[in-house]
Amino acid sequence: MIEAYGLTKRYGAKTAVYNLSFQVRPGTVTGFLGPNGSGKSTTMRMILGLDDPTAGRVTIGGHPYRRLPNAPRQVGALLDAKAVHGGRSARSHLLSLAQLSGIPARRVDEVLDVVGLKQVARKRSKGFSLGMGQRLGIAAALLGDPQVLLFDEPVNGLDPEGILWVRNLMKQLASEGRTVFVSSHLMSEMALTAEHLIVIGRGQLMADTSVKQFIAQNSVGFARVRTPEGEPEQREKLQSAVKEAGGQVQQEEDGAMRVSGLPLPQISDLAHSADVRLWELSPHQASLEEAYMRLTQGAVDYRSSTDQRAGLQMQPAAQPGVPAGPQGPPPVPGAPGGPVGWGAPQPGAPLQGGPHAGAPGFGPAPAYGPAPGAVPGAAPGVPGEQPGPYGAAQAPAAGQVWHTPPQQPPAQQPPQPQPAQAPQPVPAAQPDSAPQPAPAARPEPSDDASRSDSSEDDAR
Ligand SMILES: Nc1ncnc2c1ncn2[C@@H]1O[C@H](COP(=O)(O)OP(=O)(O)OP(=O)(O)O)[C@@H](O)[C@H]1O
Repeated sequence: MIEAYGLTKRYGAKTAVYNLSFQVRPGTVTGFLGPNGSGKSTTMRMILGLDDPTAGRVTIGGHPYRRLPNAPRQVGALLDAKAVHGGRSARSHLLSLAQLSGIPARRVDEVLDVVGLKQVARKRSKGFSLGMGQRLGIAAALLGDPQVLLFDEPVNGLDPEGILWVRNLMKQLASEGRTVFVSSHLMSEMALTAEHLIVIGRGQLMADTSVKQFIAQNSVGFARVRTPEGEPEQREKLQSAVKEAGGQVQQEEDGAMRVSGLPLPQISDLAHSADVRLWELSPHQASLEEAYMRLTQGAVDYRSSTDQRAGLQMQPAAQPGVPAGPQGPPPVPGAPGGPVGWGAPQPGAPLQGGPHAGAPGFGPAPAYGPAPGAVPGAAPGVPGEQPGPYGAAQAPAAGQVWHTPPQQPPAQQPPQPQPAQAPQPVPAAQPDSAPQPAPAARPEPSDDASRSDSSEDDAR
């Protein structure tokens, strides 16, 4: 289990991670999501002891990474697949890692087989494609047969077959009772791979919940309704009845209506009472991507000026000490004055009070409200009224964090975060700092296999 308490990281004036508290439990794949620059890699580096937190702490199995006995056999990680000496073969790279951790050489051949690199095991890695490099990074993570695994963008560059393989691998590792923490920007993939999600925006926790609840909490369910073509009066009658009953109607491009705010049976009854025939009445639920976009759109720092959603971004209300621009505090999606959600029932239509307002919807769960078990408010161990990193007091139950209560409460209270510091706005194009080496990157090997590298052919 990975446990973070009040984890904060500042780089000078830049607050990369602020007061993060979460647990990553064994037995499930936990997805780690957040827009570019939101602090995912920084968090992973702190988990792996590659960066020191400015405040707070993070442990693996109760110990900070650096105090874990024989950490490489307990924790495996893929952070930067490019952190490999290109002149070495895949096999000698892995052998060097194995030697340093007291892992038998036969395990190297096992993991090369597992990741599908057996055929190119003796080729120099500098000729590897992006996907082959990812596979080698995954092999390094698996080397110690660890109980805890962290993967930063593991499917980056993989072909569809490779993506499917990674998905199944993650699930299998979790089903074996391991802790699997994986970041990705591919929402469709996360929806298929992860059961639980931790979502951050601008370094702060935005959601800690199951995928199912996350979608329910951050999306609007709707019904597609179609009345007979060429009979506009039928459509108008139903539209009036739906609006009278409190539903919202949006026209779909293909002539159907998108009805939100009413359960399907009620729409059917309304149609029956109005003597309207239906050609279609079907339920629709937003995808993880839609739900994610809805939650995080206000926390996106880097956005194309041609992105239509740019115009939908919430302009945070002016608050003393809160800088405007990309460093502003994460807004609350759906909050009064907040953004019109992507995937919202209709542009300009009221959002039924936001994600926590519990508007009626179709189906068993409210279409746009807190799902059972979801606890809006602060994360465990996060004091309710901390000053935010942007100098503004944060409302404890303003819907910034959706959290599923942990099964085991943290044994210790988190340390108090340091006084808030308003970060300076940075130019949008500011690059990240120098890349950190992945934990897998190690010094030169001294084994036979590495000596034989010189006679190995280039892969390309
Ligand atoms: N060593 C560093 N020095 C200064 N700033 C840093 C450093 N490392 C990260 N940052 C900044 O911290 C913020 C978080 O970066 P991080 O790489 O953790 O985000 P991320 O969520 O992993 O982004 P992405 O999805 O694009 O990989 C960014 O604004 C980044 O520029």
